[in-house]
Amino acid sequence: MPTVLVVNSGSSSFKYQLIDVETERTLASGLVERIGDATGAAEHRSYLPDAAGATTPPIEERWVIERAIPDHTAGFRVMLDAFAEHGPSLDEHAPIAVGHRVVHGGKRFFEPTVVTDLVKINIEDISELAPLHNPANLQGINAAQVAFPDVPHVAVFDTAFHQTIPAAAYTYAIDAELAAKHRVRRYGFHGTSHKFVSEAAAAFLDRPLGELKQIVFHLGNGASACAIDGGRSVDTSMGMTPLEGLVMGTRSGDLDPAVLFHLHRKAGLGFDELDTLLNRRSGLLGLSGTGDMRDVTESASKGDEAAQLALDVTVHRLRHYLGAYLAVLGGLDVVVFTAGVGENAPLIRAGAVQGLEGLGIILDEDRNAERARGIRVISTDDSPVTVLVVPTNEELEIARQTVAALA
Ligand SMILES: Nc1ncnc2c1ncn2[C@@H]1O[C@H](COP(=O)(O)OP(=O)(O)O)[C@@H](O)[C@H]1O
Ligand SMILES: CC(=O)OP(=O)(O)O
Ligand SMILES: [Mg+2]
Repeated sequence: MPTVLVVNSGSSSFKYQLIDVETERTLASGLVERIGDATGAAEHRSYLPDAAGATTPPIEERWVIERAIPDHTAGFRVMLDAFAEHGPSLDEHAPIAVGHRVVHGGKRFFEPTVVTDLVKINIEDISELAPLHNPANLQGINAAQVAFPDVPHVAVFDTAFHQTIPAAAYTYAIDAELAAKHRVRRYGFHGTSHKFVSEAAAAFLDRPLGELKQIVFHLGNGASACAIDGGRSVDTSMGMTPLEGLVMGTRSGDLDPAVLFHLHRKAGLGFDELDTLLNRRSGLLGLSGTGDMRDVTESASKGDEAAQLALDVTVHRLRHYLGAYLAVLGGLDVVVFTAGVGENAPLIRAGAVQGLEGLGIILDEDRNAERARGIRVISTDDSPVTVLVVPTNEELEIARQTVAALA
């Protein structure tokens, strides 16, 4: 059966999924991490259907590699070993293509794109606009091309879905010439996820996507809000880079740019230090000492004031964007929560939409508190605005777009 291998590479790790093209079923998924450390780690799950077609319980395997995984190429060998040892067989389920998440596509890439040497040069050229992500995405592509030299590789860009944002929303009010020369504007990210969950929401509600005004909150390690009008992105909280907007695990989100001048002049921080401060040492981590939402909510529940403030700032920012996008859209039908925090943290969801009955948003506390899986409604039946939890599946969306790019 033809499959697509989907790869989402970070700087020291990559996640993968093998997806059956016809059934859209995930046959295997995994994670190779701590690339570059003294000892690497890997995790592999196999979900092979049995002879009757039912999916057998996954064969889960997590193991620590007792040796270093020096680079992504070595990481791909670890992945291939896992397939050989635990299945499914890559001969029987050979990938017809490898789909790659690439975070920044700049202005150039707004469609899934078959990777050529020229495409790689262009992705590299945009890397300075997504320094945490694009270089790692490229490393993943290079390593995957070594592991799978005979199939096409397709890049699917986080920025692509936001190409429909109008100039009024993507333009920063700075010197226009300078901005144009250096490609300074809002691009937006997490587009693959915003697209997937907004389409899934419309299908679930059995309403035409073209008629819905939606606000999607993708709340993972990175987090962004998106205003979607009739299936088109019209505004989003991340900007030129994935730093602007919501409070994230280690990223600050919005702040007055003058904070940087001040810290440079008064605290003597150089620009690389400021970059590290805002991208890697801020957000939940900066406020509470941990970047993981599970730890923050647990500490807050035990009375930790710093953790409570981190939650309060996170929720305040969510409400700020909810209100802003309601006005941008000129109405609202659906609010969607997705990704690690959005799917699993009732406290954050409640904080974001509580007390907004006057705006037509009525949360059902019991539904919100339920530890359910899958797509579900968490507003009351008579709430004019429907609030949903929709599990994202960026990998499936990338697999679909990869197949579409080959047609
Ligand atoms: N049960 C939970 N309650 C609160 N937060 C959770 C829960 N499960 C996962 N998360 C949070 O989700 C975040 C990671 O989200 P995820 O979408 O997996 O991120 P990414 O794909 O960007 O790495 C982490 O902050 C993690 O703490
Ligand atoms: C664009 C972005 O922030 O991605 P992630 O959430 O995976 O870090
Ligand atoms: Mg994610």
